Amino acid sequence: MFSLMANCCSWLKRWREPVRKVTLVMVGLDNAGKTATVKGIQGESPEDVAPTVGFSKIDLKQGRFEVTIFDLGGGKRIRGIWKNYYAESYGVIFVVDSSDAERMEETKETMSEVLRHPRISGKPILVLANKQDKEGALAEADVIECLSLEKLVNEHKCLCQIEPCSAVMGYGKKIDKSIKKGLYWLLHIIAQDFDALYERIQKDTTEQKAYEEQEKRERAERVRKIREERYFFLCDFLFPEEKEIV
Ligand SMILES: Nc1nc2c(ncn2[C@@H]2O[C@H](COP(=O)(O)OP(=O)(O)OP(=O)(O)O)[C@@H](O)[C@H]2O)c(=O)[nH]1
Ligand SMILES: [Mg+2]
Repeated sequence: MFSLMANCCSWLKRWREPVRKVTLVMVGLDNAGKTATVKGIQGESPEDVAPTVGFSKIDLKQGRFEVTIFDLGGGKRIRGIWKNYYAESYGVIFVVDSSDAERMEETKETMSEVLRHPRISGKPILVLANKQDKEGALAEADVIECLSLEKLVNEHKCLCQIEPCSAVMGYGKKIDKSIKKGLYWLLHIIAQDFDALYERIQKDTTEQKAYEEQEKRERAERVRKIREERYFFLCDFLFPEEKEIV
């Protein structure tokens, strides 16, 4: 009887919680398994994924959360676009290829760059130590050590959880439980600090939009000037005598 009442109370509590829209950014080196992971979360087979050129946007419902995940391409030349998604993100999912010990230093530098960004510092981060199914994959403790994870997250005041997992182990309901657990942790940490994060995101996105608008105006002005110069150059060339009269 008591447990029935407790269940009713917790259901009522959850029912009264507002639906929250949360945007997350998913980053990590190329080949880490980001796209395979989001496909699994979406209920699609993670097999046959191709490298992401640019980004893909995934919308899903997770309990009382409407989640948008930006799965960003991890190739060295694409990483420059990551910062464009930081302002609107409530948290980070950083995917690591645990089987690639040779790229741990690059992973560490990349993660450090992400966490030190002023639009990310202080936001929660879920680290997925992926590809645990592969022989020789680094265990959770080794990944923590290789990335100096504790130092890194403390330095940038980011709450962090690491989950060793495999994105190809299953998908949909059969997805690796660690991925589910990690996502659940991230969303609940965000919910706990939702108002402060929401305010920060409003401020950062407004600033970013203003900056982008300014950039657009400056670009248009540069194009206008080039066209004008070309036009006068052409006039000088076609009607040199008119110039002399003036
Ligand atoms: N064995 C194993 N292979 C995986 C796992 N996750 C991803 N892969 C494979 O790793 C390769 C890269 O996976 P992607 O999901 O495309 O990697 P990504 O991080 O999205 O890469 P970019 O889009 O280039 O940034 C693919 O061949 C996947 O099938 C895993 O957990 N275990
Ligand atoms: Mg990808």
